Amino acid sequence: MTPLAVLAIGGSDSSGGSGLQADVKVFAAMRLYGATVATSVTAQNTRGVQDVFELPGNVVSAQLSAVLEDLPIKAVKVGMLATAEAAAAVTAKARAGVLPNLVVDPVLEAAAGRRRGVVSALERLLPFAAVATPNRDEASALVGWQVSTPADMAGAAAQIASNGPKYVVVTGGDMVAGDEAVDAVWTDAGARFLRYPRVQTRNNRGTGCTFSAAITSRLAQGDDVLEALVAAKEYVTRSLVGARDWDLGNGSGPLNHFDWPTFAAFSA
Ligand SMILES: Nc1ncnc2c1ncn2[C@@H]1O[C@H](COP(=O)(O)OP(=O)(O)O)[C@@H](O)[C@H]1O
Ligand SMILES: Cc1ncc(COP(=O)(O)OP(=O)(O)O)c(N)n1
Repeated sequence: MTPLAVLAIGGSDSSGGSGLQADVKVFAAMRLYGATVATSVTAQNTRGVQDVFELPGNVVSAQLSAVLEDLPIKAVKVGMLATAEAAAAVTAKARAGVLPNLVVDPVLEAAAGRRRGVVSALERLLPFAAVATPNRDEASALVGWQVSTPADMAGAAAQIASNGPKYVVVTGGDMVAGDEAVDAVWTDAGARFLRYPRVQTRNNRGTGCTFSAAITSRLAQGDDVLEALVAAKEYVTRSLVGARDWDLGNGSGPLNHFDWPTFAAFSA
């Protein structure tokens, strides 16, 4: 049977744990056909990002046109945009109505000096998103104040939603206190929290990419947004459990994207 096709727009991660490489692994694990549009090539490993090589805006536009003119894309995930020009190229396609089920995972890691420009460009893209999934740091940059507690996360999600995306999830993977990994979700019916067991592991590279790519996959498969969020939370948790004993690299190792049906189900 012909698989459903989905698209990831973002940066290449040379170590394969996050970025486009993680996205394509998630799509494959979900039995989807994944296309990619690269905005940048990063030199990174499990210890961190060493360098980012940005692709010019016209190169991003050309890739987008090539994919969208030919493949029947059902859902689109945006990760690292790297430059305002790359963001503008994506926003132009969103405005033209050719990016269905758009999930925006703002990635500001390694944006360094360009952070303000990338944030402004993201603000222009967000109104076209069905779902946005910033972490606490990215949410802080978008709202202009420090997002710390779960209550802050819910408030930030509401503020970001006022700029367009119907659903906003502020993820709290970096909140190490407690036994739970808590995310705040803004829905059209108000705030709610996704609370799942926190997995104790050093192998947590690419959790944000994995979560947002899984949401994208489930939207392509016809889930409504809340169903997709819960399924993605379950998937990222299982992928963390599956890689707990892996020994790849000296830093934060990657997740196990493929053995998730083996690992126990969790309940929200
Ligand atoms: N150690 C962990 N155990 C369970 N869930 C986690 C863990 N780390 C991250 N997550 C979950 O992974 C998803 C991505 O969140 P996060 O790590 O905050 O994103 P990012 O990689 O963008 O910082 C969220 O659902 C978050 O709660
Ligand atoms: C090319 C590229 N894209 C995204 C990231 C960040 O990945 P993310 O999953 O949001 O963050 P971590 O869970 O790895 O902290 C990246 N490093 N490179």
